[in-house]
Amino acid sequence: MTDHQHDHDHQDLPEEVQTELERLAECLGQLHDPASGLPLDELDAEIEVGFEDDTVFVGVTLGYPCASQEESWNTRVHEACLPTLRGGPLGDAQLQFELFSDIPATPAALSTSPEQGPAPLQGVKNIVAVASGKGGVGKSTTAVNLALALAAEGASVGLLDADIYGPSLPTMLGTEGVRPQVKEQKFFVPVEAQGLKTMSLGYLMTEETPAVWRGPMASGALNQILTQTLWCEGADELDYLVVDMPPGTGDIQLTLAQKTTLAGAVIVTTPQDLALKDAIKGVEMFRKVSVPVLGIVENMSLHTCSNCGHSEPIFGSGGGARIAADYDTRLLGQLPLAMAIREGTDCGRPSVAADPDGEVAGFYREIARRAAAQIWLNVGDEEVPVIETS
Ligand SMILES: Nc1ncnc2c1ncn2[C@@H]1O[C@H](COP(=O)(O)OP(=O)(O)OP(=O)(O)O)[C@@H](O)[C@H]1O
Repeated sequence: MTDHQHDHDHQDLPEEVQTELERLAECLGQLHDPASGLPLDELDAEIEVGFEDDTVFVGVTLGYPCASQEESWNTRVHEACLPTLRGGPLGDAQLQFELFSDIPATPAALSTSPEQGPAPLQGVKNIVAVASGKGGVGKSTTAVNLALALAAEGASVGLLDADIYGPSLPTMLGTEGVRPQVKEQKFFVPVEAQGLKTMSLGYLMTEETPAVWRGPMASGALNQILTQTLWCEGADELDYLVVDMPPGTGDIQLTLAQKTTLAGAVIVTTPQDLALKDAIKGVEMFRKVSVPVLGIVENMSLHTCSNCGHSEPIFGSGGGARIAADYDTRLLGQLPLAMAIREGTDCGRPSVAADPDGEVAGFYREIARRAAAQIWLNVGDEEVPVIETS
């Protein structure tokens, strides 16, 4: 998958071939995009068809990273196209397919005018907050794996650990003790880790600072690392900056949501009643400040016994799906309570990095594609709100 596309000019082709290619494009428009659940026709997807040297070329461009999906798209495109072509003027042609990704930016993030909303983050196309109403539900684990999964699907990704109460990103990425470089005595250079550009208050803390940073200073420190980190140098924009938010729905979270233009928020919950109530508070907080909720991630959904393989929903079941339905958002995915997830994050090798083709990485990648597809949908939607600062 690349960002470059074929440039097919239909004008030189015989009319019957042009008609056939148009028929093919119509048929491709009905294909469903699994990440958004919508047909290509209803998305801002680009469909290209061309014919050259006895070969029909089909290109589909989606607005989210989807590198791992090229093979399954290839199969589906062949299944859809070959019967359509059969018996027609291009019935004997070869079929060649390519999947492209062109990730748009959340509009206000590009704005430079202070009147249009909060200040943009230079060189960051989309900022995604990962939040939870309550601590300990696996928000940081989700944020790190979501960032790695977006990168594995082909995006350029940054990760900001805004969890002032207990920055865990350095432990999860194996970057403990690393200090970011400072440029022009003003900017932090993000720490490169496992293919991500990362920044954490943890990189700046000393033995004494955690206590000092409670209260208003924490919010100030957070704003500073958000705006004074060189997320992009030159033309290499970040497609996504994933922000691991502090747990809860207090002032710090609210300020952060208002300080910058968020593309959306992913809410992490466990199926427990209490966590679900807190997750609802999280959804409501983002709604209040007009930040789109991209969906819910239900963590620790099922426990699979490592001895006998038996699975059971020890924290209850169906909660994430219920909130998603009640609050008109999506259940992006469910993660099992798995020893491998805990061991990986606690030793600097999160699941998506440790076992990129494993089942758990597959869950995170699907969540990543769905969340990113939702951002793409929102960008195309004229009702995408500009966050109010008052
Ligand atoms: N699906 C899972 N299966 C097993 N362990 C998990 C899972 N998700 C998270 N954990 C473990 O649970 C603990 C808490 O996770 P994490 O730090 O991500 O939660 P959090 O919501 O960010 O917490 P905090 O509010 O303290 O920041 C970690 O030890 C992590 O490895």
